[in-house]
Amino acid sequence: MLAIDAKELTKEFKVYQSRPGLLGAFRDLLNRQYRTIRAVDGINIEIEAGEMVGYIGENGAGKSTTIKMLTGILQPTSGELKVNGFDPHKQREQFVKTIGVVFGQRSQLWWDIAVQESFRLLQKVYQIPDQEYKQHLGRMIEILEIEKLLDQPVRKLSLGQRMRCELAASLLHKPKLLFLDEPTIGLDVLVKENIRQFLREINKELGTTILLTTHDISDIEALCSRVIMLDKGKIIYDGSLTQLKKVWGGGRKVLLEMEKEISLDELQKRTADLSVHWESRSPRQYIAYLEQGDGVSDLLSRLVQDMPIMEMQIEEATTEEIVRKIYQEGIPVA
Ligand SMILES: Nc1ncnc2c1ncn2[C@@H]1O[C@H](COP(=O)(O)OP(=O)(O)OP(=O)(O)O)[C@@H](O)[C@H]1O
Repeated sequence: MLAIDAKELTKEFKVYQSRPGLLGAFRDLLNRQYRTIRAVDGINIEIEAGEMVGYIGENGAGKSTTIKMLTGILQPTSGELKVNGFDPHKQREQFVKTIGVVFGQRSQLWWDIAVQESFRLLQKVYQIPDQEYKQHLGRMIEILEIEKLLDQPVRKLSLGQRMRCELAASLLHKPKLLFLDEPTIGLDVLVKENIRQFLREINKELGTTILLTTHDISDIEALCSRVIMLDKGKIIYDGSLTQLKKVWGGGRKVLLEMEKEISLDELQKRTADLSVHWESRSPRQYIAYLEQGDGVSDLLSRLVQDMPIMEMQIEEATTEEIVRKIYQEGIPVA
């Protein structure tokens, strides 16, 4: 079954446009002008139950607007949408019982009461039977290591402690689908890894579908085999991370350290017949970015004979770099 099935999903916002100057302000009073922003522009998304998918894009690409439609907060302007088999906006009451949501910046826990009291309130909201609640919560307390936090008010928790409690709260009712928005923002490496491990476990054990929105590509690398990339409201890539790297990874990066100073000009002259871009870190340190196709051996054959190379390091482009390049160049992937 499809957890998310969106066809030609579109959301437009009508925004008020003000005219400049005093006369403009006066005119605005009499006759307001509006313009339409197409935040999400006819996207098609199909996500199978049990998948873990990363949803990425630059600021303002339309990610939050999509998530708001998928969670029923916003009604789409047009298109068809079924999430867990429901129309999220029209069948909201039944629908929300089937999803969990964690927004890194916002809390779903009550600030001044103890964590366990928040959990109990959520148990009532979702009408979870006592036995099931105890068993499931017990398991999450164990994996997320939040036992000692249960009697603390949320406002006293550190960000990492709060995030672990947020995750437990969002999963108390065993939702089939979990929306995560920047779940590891501001967390240290160890806590990040614990949270990732936890997400992998619930995905495996409970088959929970996860849609992860983040600017942290390492989260996507650690968790998702599939990534959907949005740009100006349109999907520009939907596929595996491996394929993304293959198509967009480009060539390799070669770091060279020379025994003595060499000019950038000299290096460029020697390798003029190759698709290589040189960057200078210092007169003795250079980085050669090779386009796909040209090999490291081609590059070295132009240099090794009489260049005083002291050290050399070959690196693949990281996913982070690839994604940044796609954002910057804005080239849609075929
Ligand atoms: N309520 C609204 N009214 C008018 N315009 C809006 C509204 N919400 C979003 N927009 C506009 O829609 C576009 C997409 O915004 P959205 O918040 O979905 O992007 P995003 O990808 O989530 O960005 P970020 O990574 O910064 O959170 C932006 O141009 C934004 O200004």
